[in-house]
Amino acid sequence: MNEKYMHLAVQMARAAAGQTSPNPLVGAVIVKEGEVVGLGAHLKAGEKHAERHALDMAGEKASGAEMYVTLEPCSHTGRTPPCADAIINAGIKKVYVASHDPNPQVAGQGIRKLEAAGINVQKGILKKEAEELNYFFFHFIQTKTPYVTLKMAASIDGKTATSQGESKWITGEESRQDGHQLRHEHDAILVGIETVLADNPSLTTRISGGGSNPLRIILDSKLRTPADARLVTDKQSTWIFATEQCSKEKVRLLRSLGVKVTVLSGFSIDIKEVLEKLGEAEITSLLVEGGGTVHDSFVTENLFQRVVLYTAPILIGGRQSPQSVAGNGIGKLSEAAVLQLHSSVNIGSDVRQIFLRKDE
Ligand SMILES: Nc1c(/N=C/[C@@H](O)[C@H](O)[C@H](O)COP(=O)(O)O)[nH]c(=O)[nH]c1=O
Ligand SMILES: [Zn+2]
Repeated sequence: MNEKYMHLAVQMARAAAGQTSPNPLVGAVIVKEGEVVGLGAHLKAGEKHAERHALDMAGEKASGAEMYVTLEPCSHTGRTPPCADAIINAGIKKVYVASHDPNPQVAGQGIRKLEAAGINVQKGILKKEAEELNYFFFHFIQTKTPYVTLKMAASIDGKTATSQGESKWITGEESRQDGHQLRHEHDAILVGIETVLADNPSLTTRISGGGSNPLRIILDSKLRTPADARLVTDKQSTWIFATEQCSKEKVRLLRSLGVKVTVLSGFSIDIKEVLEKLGEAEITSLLVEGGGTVHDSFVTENLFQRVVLYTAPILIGGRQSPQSVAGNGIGKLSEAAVLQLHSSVNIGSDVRQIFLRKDE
């Protein structure tokens, strides 16, 4: 019975994916004598936490009831008062907590506060499912840099375009729709200048029923982004990272068109420095859409947590054809980033595989 209610709490948390950053996804269910009396999910940073929504719905019935919550209740006053106090004051008698909060401010404090008030706390039901909700949050809280997903869409032989540069489309409509869901869930999306020059992409989220547009990031060391590029003219938010190689006039021009331009020191872009600056701007998750040179810099620097690979059942071939990961690559197999297959699903006639870093 316990798993059923925690599963419901996980599903409610997941419904708000893409909405709560920089906060985690959290769901809560309150049950009294086998009857669900309160439900809640955290919907937006700064608004009520899941536990409070559920307690508001339960009202008097919360007294003597049990609560299932996907993440340890907070005990510090952030933008809203602590949930642990609200749970105690409402008279909840038992709390099931699926996952721990790695936030040093909270780790274990919420649970200790509940136990000190005589509430029975049981940990670990559906722990894995609950932790999968918050890869982004857990990584960001501990590293203050965004969780990095490398998104690749390629043929069986790893090509992302033909030798003539044709790439629309390699994967099918369903996969591309799925790719837009990824954009909705990430705070920012990053491409290199070659992709901007080749595809003039918009990188917006187009899913039926809306969805949030990620902040668009361009790695463009010489600031070659055209002033009439869609990423400049469509008035959505764009942030370009350039280096000392770029011209001051071009910086001024793009800034006058509403683009944020950061000129990094040196002559090549340091990915680690970009991730730190994104973390300072509270970007908790970054979707890297390529192309191959950009993916290579994240791979060789080992600065990514996950790969989402869409493979179309076609063969393209060609030594000149661009591929998912280009650049110089690694020299020795021992330097290869080792991943583990997390999931593999058919989408239309394509396959979507998600690989996680071993230590994630
Ligand atoms: N060529 C393909 C992709 N190509 C991905 C990027 O190279 C494109 O520039 C980017 O998706 C364009 O974004 P838009 O302008 O917002 O539509 N991605 C895919 O999933 N399948 C493909 O077959
Ligand atoms: Zn809380």
